[in-house]
Amino acid sequence: TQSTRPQRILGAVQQNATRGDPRSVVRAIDQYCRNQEWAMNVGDEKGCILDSVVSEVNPATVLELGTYCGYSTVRIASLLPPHAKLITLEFNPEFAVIARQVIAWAGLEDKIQLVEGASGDLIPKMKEQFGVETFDLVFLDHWKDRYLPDTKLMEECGLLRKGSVLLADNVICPGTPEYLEFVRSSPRYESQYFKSHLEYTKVEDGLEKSVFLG
Ligand SMILES: O=C(NCCc1nnc(-c2ccc3[nH]cnc3c2)[nH]1)c1cc(-c2ccc(F)cc2)cc(O)c1O
Ligand SMILES: [Mg+2]
Repeated sequence: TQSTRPQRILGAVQQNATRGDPRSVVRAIDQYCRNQEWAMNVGDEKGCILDSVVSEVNPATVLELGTYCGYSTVRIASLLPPHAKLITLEFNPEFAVIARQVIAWAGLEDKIQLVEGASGDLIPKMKEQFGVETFDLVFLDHWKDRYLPDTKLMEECGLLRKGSVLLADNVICPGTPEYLEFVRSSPRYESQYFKSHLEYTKVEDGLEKSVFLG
C-alpha cells in the first residue's frame, strides 16, 4: 500500500538521524524536504528565528498548536532548560502517530506531551487536566483560521501572563490576516515581524512575535 508523506518523513529520520540526537533529527527532515519532497515543517530558515526566540524567552512552559510530524516540537524542546515542559496539540491522528515516533527517536519524550484533539476543546482544559498555570511561550502553527480565536481563548482561560510570548508561523503564506490585524492593533500586545521565506522555497513568509502586556 502507498505510504503517506508523514510516513516517508519518519523513514528519513530513522534512516539518517542518530537516536537521541535532536539536531540530527531536525537536519534529516530538512534534507529530505528540501531534496525529496516539500512538507509543511517550519523549516531551517524560519527555524533559526524560532531558535533565537526560544533561547531569548528560555521558557519553563511552552504550548505548540499544530504538531504535524514533530519537527518544530523537537527543535523547540532541544533548546529547553532541564525541567521545562512542552505541550503540543495535534488534531490529525495520522500526524500524531508519526510525531510520537519522531519525538521518541529524538529522545525527548520526557519534555514533550503530545495531546490529540481540537485546540478549541483542549485549551479550556489546560489548567485542570495538564496542571498548567500560564505559558511562557506559545508557537502557533495549526489551522490558520484558528490563530485568532485560540489566542482570545487563551486570554479568557488565563493562560497568558504579562510577558508571555506568542510566535506565529505563516503570517504571510498561507496567511493569517485577521490574527495579524488583531495583534498589531491591540494595545495589549507588542508585535514584531520577522521576514523570512516559506519553508524550502523562495516565497515570502514570516513569523510574528507578539508579547502579551497583561
Ligand atoms: O496548514 C498548515 N499548518 C497546519 C497543519 C495542521 N494540521 N492539523 C492542524 C491542526 C488543526 C487544528 C488543531 N487543533 C489542535 N491541534 C490542531 C492542529 N494543523 C501549513 C500550511 C502551509 C502551506 C503553505 C503553502 C502551501 F501552498 C500549502 C501549505 C505551510 C505551513 O507552514 C503550515 O503550517
Ligand atoms: Mg507552519
